[in-house]
Amino acid sequence: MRHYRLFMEALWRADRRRFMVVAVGVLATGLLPAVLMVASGRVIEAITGVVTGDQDSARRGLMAVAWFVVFSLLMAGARWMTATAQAGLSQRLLAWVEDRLATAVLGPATVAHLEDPAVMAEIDAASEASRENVYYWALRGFVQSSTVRLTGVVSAVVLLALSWWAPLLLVAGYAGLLVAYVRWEQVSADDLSETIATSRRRSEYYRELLAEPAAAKEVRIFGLAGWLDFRFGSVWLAAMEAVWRRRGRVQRLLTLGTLGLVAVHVVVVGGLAHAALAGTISVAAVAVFVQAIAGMDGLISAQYDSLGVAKAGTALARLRTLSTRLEQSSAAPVEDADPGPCAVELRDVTFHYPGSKRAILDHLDLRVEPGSSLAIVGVNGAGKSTLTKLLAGLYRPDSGAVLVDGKPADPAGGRVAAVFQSFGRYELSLRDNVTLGAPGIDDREVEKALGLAGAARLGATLDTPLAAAYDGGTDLSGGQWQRVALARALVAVERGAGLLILDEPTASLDVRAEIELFEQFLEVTRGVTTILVSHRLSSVRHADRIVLLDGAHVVEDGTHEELMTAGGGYATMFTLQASRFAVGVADAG
Ligand SMILES: Nc1ncnc2c1ncn2[C@@H]1O[C@H](COP(=O)(O)OP(=O)(O)OP(=O)(O)O)[C@@H](O)[C@H]1O
Repeated sequence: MRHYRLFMEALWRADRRRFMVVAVGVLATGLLPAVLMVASGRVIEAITGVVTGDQDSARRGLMAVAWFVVFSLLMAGARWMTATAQAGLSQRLLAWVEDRLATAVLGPATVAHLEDPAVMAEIDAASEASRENVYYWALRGFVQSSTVRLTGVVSAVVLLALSWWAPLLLVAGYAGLLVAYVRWEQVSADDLSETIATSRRRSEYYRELLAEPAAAKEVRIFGLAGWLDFRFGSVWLAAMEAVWRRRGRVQRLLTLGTLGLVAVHVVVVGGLAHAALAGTISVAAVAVFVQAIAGMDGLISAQYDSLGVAKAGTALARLRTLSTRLEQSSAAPVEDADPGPCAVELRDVTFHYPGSKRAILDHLDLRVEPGSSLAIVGVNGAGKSTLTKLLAGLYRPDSGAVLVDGKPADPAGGRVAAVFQSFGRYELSLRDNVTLGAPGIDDREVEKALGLAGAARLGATLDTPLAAAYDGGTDLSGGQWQRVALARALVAVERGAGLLILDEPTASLDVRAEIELFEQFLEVTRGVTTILVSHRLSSVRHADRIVLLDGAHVVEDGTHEELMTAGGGYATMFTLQASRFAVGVADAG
């Protein structure tokens, strides 16, 4: 019942007007068959009268035929009206669901929820329901099942004219089978249930790795196809086996229910035949009652259709849980920020990733003066990227505060521009890939930013789609993509971002290109608070200040010269890199 309630509520909210039209259509198409049954009885009665020579029967027969035609036309009209409104309503429902899902997922300012397995399971279940057209089938099923169910009820009323026990017996038979079907529905809805959602998501991931281009190269080189196929199959089977076992049990119950229903039909039809042979009811009445017995089948055949409603209801329930869960962490409205470079401060910040016990940052204090540049260095996994994501407001600290201009860091505040390690490679035009950083800028500004980022000669016009799969599209090399991402960050800075975060922004560039780029970049970004993460210490040395991150703490802090003089970890790393580079150059020579 909860599924029905949720489904009705969603339909109502998606499109009230069409919902009402469908409801009226269902009422009409569900009730009219009973009227047609009675009208057909009248026609047969008149025909029998004509055969037996009753003079008045022909006139009554004509009237009955006229009524029959009128009701049949009404029925056809109601069907047409329902089908048309239903098509529109199912589209509106899908749009409403998608909208709710997008609102829920985009609500929180941070991205931590996208790494929470429980949230991801809910997002997946809701998206899968849309992909599999669950809502379309549910509405179709709902309309059909409500119509035939209504016909079933009015048929039972018609059958009361035969005897009080005939409809009661049939209702009892249908009720028995209904119980079995309801159990069946519940078991089928388990396909989407929380218990197996995680395993399904995992198996889906293996399937994607097998089928999608992203992993295609490594799948071939490492010969992973067989292994992935096996993992996909075994995870999926493990998830589904429990569901199949439950289905097996319910199938036995269904068989029992079906046999019971056959038995009550034998009794009722036997009773009808007995009355007809005994002459206690007319041929016309037999015809009406036979139709009524068949019409009562709607009480159970409807169950096949309402399976879809159960699935949609489950998906809607999960969508509701998701919305409630994410509402609690939704972003506060963005306030107007002051222009100019940002002051950045981490105050006693401790941070763990969701579900992990390891503190990536542990009671960390750090202050960056407005307009200055800070480089963060450290070994792999030291927490440099994590620190930048906290500064961007994409994660919230477990304790302490990350403040940008004295307010908690907020990615939606319009003050942060960033090039992260996993920056976006959008399958859009070159222009769009840049203007996403500052919507509304003109082509001159786009070209200027591309020039500054060293991306003036990509072999693409501003209109070229950056994806080979599109007409006239092209793909870029890793370094070229990085330059486009830099151009995007640059336009955001031009448009007022006061904090620029660059996490390995030049990792894919060759050494010469990197040096050239940094020279230009530092010029352009002068006056903007810049946080730079890089393993290339030759680039880092130009920053106003450098911190070395190790063991969740800042262990060294100063200018390049100060850190070199101190002779600590930074100096060792720098000397090592410089000597390696010298050896590399000598070898090349
Ligand atoms: N989304 C995540 N969920 C859980 N743990 C994570 C996540 N991202 C990073 N980590 C862990 O946090 C630690 C710090 O990662 P981070 O990416 O900040 O390091 P880093 O210093 O930037 O490393 P690198 O130099 O390799 O880029 C790593 O041990 C990593 O395993």
